[in-house]
Amino acid sequence: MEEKTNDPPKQEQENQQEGTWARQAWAHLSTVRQQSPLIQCITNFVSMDLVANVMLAAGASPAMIHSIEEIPDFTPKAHALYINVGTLTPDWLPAMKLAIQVANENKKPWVLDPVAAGASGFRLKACLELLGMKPTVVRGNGSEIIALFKGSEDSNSKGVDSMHESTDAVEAAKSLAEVSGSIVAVSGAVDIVTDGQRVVGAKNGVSMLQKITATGCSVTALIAAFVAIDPSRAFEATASAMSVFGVASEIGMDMAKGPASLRMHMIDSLYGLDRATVLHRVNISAI
Ligand SMILES: Nc1ncnc2c1ncn2[C@@H]1O[C@H](COP(=O)(O)OP(=O)(O)OP(=O)(O)O)[C@@H](O)[C@H]1O
Ligand SMILES: Cc1ncsc1CCO
Ligand SMILES: [Mg+2]
Repeated sequence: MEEKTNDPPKQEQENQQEGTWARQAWAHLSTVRQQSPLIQCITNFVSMDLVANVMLAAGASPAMIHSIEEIPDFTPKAHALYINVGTLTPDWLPAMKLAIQVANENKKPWVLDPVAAGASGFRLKACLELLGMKPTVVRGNGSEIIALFKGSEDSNSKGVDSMHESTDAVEAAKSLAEVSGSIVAVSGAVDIVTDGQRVVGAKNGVSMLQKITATGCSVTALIAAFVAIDPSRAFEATASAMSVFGVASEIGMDMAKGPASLRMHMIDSLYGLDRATVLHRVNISAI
């Protein structure tokens, strides 16, 4: 016979934990709105507009400052740094590396988006070098995280789009997190977040996000904003950011007619998210 304890049954404990994640997500979003952290973004040309608008809608303050000349003055002022290699050319790398070095020296968190990491040898090498500079968080799709973990190009690469489900990349993400010391996040139908030991899944979002370019870039930027206001708990902040972005897209989808209107309604919904909606909709649980 099972020994009697005063602990609540397992299902009840899980429900309590899920409620804790939702309350935490609301706390993170409210704090971003109150503090409006300044996020320096060195991101790709395709994503600049959506990334900046998503961050503004969430309450953060984005600045697309990527010239190497400005980094010594500007990077120390930022609360977090966002690096995205989407349209990487060799002349951008020194600025990225200097900004990361300055962020690290100033103990500011920084977040890496390894767009299309396995698409070419040049891109893979650059991503691995940046990963070696110890990002607080790295967020990619399944194929990008698997390419980083294997350290090899992907002969089947479809460029910026994923050929893998996020759930195919759980073990790669865990190992990558252990080896790199970074929080690793994998986007997809279930967004996975791991520190190498703990693994949680955020089950928010809509599949039509894949039909809007740079939604992955934008969720990584949102992670940077959430980590900026809770840097010592980057694992939790990452899960909150991914779930909140997903919730905004779910509400936006109710009003959307296709990708273009989803883009607009998702931004509006993120701007308008209230406590009750976040507590009701955030769906994060252990995996
Ligand atoms: N099948 C899906 N169902 C629900 N949400 C999804 C699905 N696939 C992706 N998403 C969501 O879409 C957003 C972008 O994730 P995705 O994996 O498409 O990023 P990405 O490939 O890096 O995108 P990009 O390179 O265009 O910026 C995330 O918020 C993710 O949760
Ligand atoms: C389409 C595209 N190409 C390089 S970066 C980018 C934006 C989505 O990652
Ligand atoms: Mg991407």
